[in-house]
Amino acid sequence: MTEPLALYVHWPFCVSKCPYCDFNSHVRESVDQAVWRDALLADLRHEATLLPGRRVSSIFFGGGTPSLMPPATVAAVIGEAAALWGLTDDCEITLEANPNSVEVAAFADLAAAGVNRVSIGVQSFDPQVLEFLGRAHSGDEARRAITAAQAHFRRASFDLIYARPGQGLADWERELADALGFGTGHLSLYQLTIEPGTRFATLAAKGELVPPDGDAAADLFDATQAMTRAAGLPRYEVSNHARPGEESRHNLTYWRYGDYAGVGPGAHGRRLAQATERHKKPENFIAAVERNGHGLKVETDLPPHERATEAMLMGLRLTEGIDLARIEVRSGLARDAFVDADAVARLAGQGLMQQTGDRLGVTDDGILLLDSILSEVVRTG
Ligand SMILES: C[S@@+](CC[C@H](N)C(=O)[O-])C[C@H]1O[C@@H](n2cnc3c(N)ncnc32)[C@H](O)[C@@H]1O
Ligand code: SF4
Repeated sequence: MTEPLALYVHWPFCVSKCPYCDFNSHVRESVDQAVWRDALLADLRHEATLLPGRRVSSIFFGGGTPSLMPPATVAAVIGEAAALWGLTDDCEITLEANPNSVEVAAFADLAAAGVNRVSIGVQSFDPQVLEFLGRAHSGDEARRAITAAQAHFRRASFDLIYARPGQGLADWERELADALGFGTGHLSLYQLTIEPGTRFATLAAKGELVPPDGDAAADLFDATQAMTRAAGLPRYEVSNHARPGEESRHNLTYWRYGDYAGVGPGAHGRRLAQATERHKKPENFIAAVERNGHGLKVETDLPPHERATEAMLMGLRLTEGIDLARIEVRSGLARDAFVDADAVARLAGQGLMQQTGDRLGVTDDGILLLDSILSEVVRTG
């Protein structure tokens, strides 16, 4: 029995570009909706020829701002995936939404198209912070969007960005309490990262934007863990929290090193020993589809060591950790080839990692040191 497949669909357009964002997102005066629908469907058909005989267990419309997609295009993509592969009975179909009123007005049609989970980019409820983050919505619109999402979709989640310049612990605790008050089963709580090439990176380089230092950020993180745990939404990944059973199944597939197909500009895909990457710039993607019938740019063979390393980098983000036996099967390598047992023993002694049988994980104390832990335990060959 083959494992089910996760499907990622990228929509690259946004109303405006946020100054912190380095996602593959673009502002365009107009988008030829018929061209984009046909291109995504063609790309999907091509993926299906490479990954036959699978059933799709999750679809994730990410962006960019996929809540700007015409619901008819969302329905067409879901319908094509169902026709090409078949969907599992409980297929999770998530769409990332911005909380602008126009997009919220489309929620009913998106639900009718088959979307059963939304992830809303709220970021903050505070008007000054929203302005600082360059967001095109108000705090009230964000509140209305969450409530509307809870009414229209089986599951709703939203994102907040914290550890912002000048943000104190009490401010964040208030904002998080407010967020938890909505009672969604899932929350994504990201610490602000300064991504190279963004407007925030330029400001930070000039000393005009100063994020909290490591200790202050750690205090914010610890408060986040305590409050979400008390509310019944513990962390299951570095930045993701869920009521048990409400985790994003789609993202769990990435972190558990499962197979996924990716269509649309810049989308990545991975199946056991191959990684795929599509043309990133919207215009190049459309030109590739017109030329070749699909947007695939490169397909790379993943050597065993790379598979094992990536599985560890992804899996150790999860509180459940990694299954060493599964990575041995997925990579064809014995565990000694990809994990340094001495380093694990040392870190376990310091309370930063824990191992039970084949399961190896990073503890709450270790998670903020994840990068240095990875550099110690992952054998890169
Ligand atoms: C693909 S993005 C956003 C989707 C949607 N367009 C939106 O803005 O709501 C997914 C999430 O990543 C987070 N994010 C993006 N850039 C970030 C950064 N530099 N630091 C922290 N979080 C970031 C935001 O919370 C955002 O909602
Ligand atoms: S954060 Fe979202 S809305 Fe803002 S530019 Fe990035 S993808 Fe677009």
